[in-house]
Amino acid sequence: MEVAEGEEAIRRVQSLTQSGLSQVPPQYIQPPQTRPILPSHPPQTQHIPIIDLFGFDPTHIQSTRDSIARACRDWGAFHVINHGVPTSLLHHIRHAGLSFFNDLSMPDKLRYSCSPGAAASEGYGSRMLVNHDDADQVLDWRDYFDHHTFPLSRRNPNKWPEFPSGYRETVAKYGNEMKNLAQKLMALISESLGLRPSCIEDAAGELYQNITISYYPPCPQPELTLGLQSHSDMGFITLLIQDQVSGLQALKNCGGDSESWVTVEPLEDAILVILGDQTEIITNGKYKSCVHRAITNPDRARLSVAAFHDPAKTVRISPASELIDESSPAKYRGVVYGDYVKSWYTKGPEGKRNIDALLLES
Ligand SMILES: O=C(O)CCC(=O)C(=O)O
Ligand SMILES: [Fe+2]
Repeated sequence: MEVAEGEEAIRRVQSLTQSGLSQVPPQYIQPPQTRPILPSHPPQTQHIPIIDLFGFDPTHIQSTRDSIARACRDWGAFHVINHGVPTSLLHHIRHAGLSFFNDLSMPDKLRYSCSPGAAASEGYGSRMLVNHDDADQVLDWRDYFDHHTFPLSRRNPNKWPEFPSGYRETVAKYGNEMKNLAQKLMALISESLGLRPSCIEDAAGELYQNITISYYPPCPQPELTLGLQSHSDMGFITLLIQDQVSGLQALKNCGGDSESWVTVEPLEDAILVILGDQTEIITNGKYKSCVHRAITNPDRARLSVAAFHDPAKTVRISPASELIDESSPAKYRGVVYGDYVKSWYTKGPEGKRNIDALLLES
């Protein structure tokens, strides 16, 4: 399909910043209630937990499970170290992504444009939601490249950039490693609640994986914008790495009196695990998905790589029967995952509105 280059180029945030503007266009200005309060110094006192996986050494597994249970209950997100993924691969994928955004011309990048009207369509894009005509929709200060990596029947590296060299091989390898790690973590998360290790993965039907490389150009007015609006991820778990530029924030105590945004400082070679809404449903709310957002800064572009692990669109996700009894009734209605995704992309995430819509009266 031919790309209407002039029109498309305007929609890429990077092309806006390259034109040297000093004020953000009105579509990117957040309403006062969602504008970020930029982190001030001295540094914050709360930090996302760091869990040492000891390369999945069986002698440490019980204490690892306990730490995971605590982190899932308190945060819905945690860093893992000694995760077994070669650190060279983490460097290679960040380098490949950065090189695509920085070294290719805009027309070359636009050859990979995702289709504008479809949700989570593969390729180069800027808009997360599908209702393009909604004049009230505030846009994110972000461009991205989304890759479909699992099941293998969805994987077509010809749709991915050819430059820099090795890009396609790196994404494929990265997808494989992340799937492997996600499976081990989903097993530990299941076991940490006394469920059989395959409980979450079995519920997936077939495990789907998308890899999204996000690029946040420097923003002249970070106090008015968000790189990515507040949301929780839709699926089971997201594995995320970032570069050295901070910007990711997690909402601690979501909905409570002490609710606050905590910056997830980049931690060299660690991988951030973020629980998604389907994990909250399966665990009947024992573990909560983590609401997070990205803020911008005026000086440096920021890059992150997210590997999303989701159920098949056709499966129905509901609370695990093992976690339900008379004293602990089901909190969520079951939902066909495809319907959940559709609603998310049309209505928008707005914090937790999509999962809240499934809450049963207690
Ligand atoms: O860029 C980040 O750090 C966050 C990305 C993210 O939350 C997402 O793509 O869902
Ligand atoms: Fe996210």
